[in-house]
Amino acid sequence: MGIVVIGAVFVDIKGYPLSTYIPGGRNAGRIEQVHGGVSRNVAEDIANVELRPTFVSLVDDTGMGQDVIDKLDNHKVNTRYIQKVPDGMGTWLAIFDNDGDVHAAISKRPDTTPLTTLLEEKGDEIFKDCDAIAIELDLEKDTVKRVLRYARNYNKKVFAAVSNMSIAMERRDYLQQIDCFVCNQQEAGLLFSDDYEHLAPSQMAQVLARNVHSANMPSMVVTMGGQGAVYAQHTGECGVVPAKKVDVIDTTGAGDAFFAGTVIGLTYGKNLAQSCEIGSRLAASVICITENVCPRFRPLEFGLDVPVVD
Ligand SMILES: Nc1ncnc2c1ncn2[C@@H]1O[C@H](COP(=O)(O)OP(=O)(O)OP(=O)(O)O)[C@@H](O)[C@H]1O
Ligand SMILES: O=c1[nH]cc([C@@H]2O[C@H](CO)[C@@H](O)[C@H]2O)c(=O)[nH]1
Repeated sequence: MGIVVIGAVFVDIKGYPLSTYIPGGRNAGRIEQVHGGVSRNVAEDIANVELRPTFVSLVDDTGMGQDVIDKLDNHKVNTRYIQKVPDGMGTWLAIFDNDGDVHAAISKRPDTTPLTTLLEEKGDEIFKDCDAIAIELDLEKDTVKRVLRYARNYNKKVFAAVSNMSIAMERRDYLQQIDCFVCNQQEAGLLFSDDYEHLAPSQMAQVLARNVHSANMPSMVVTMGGQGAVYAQHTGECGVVPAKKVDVIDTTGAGDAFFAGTVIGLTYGKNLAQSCEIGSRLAASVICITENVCPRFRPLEFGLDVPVVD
């Protein structure tokens, strides 16, 4: 079954200015529409490392919904558990500045409640033989609760990312049951009610180790954009993973790719530091392109010990 990824699909509408970006201005530019959503991106990233994930999700009951399924099928994602429902997909409208960073964005979120019923009906067959589970923490509380119950029953590792930290805050009690939680520096600040923006990576690693210990979490990774990422384990072990030097075109999906790489490593035999290194390589590969997901890699490039199926 590979890694099971659970979460939402978005369509991203991304605008890039052709010359100097003027906030409030008309900004002649280029507009692209691509398939997005943190979990969808993560599923495609994992598939692009030839690891055949299963994506449990929803799409619109329209041609566009079918397009999302077809593209994932082409990338060899198992799409058997993607349901077509009205308002199944979200829309992310984002404006980029000249540095390839998001200047402003609005997220129209989908109705993800049907996921709970889907899991209730198909959970056993989905999770029984999976290699690990990756979820978006800001899904419906009932969905998260159900996933964690299956994970306990079948003794599977669970990893979590976040797409909306304000919503995820209401799920913070679940973090103790999540083997590794990955978020960015600003989101970590919200989670631990602290301002981390001024901290250098080495200080951040120490602070994170203390926070992870007192929150009784198994482990956590905080990404810090161009400064790389830091990780910490409940045992107190912590460290810094520097970013790769690359030209930034569009950072969308960098965090998702980092998460995908970390999940891949932790699922297929690597320790946390090594897994973050895989995350860092995948993230770097996404930043230099306008796509939301990484290009194709082979598991051997990361020293992963997994059988490659044709
Ligand atoms: N300018 C950069 N140069 C090199 N690597 C970068 C750069 N920005 C981000 N990265 C890599 O991507 C990882 C994730 O980036 P970031 O912390 O910005 O996540 P994020 O805020 O979740 O990103 P996004 O929302 O854009 O996907 C970083 O830990 C780093 O490895
Ligand atoms: O609420 C949300 N807004 C935006 C996203 C997605 O984040 C992706 C970038 O990390 C992007 O593809 C967008 O669709 C999401 O999943 N949820």
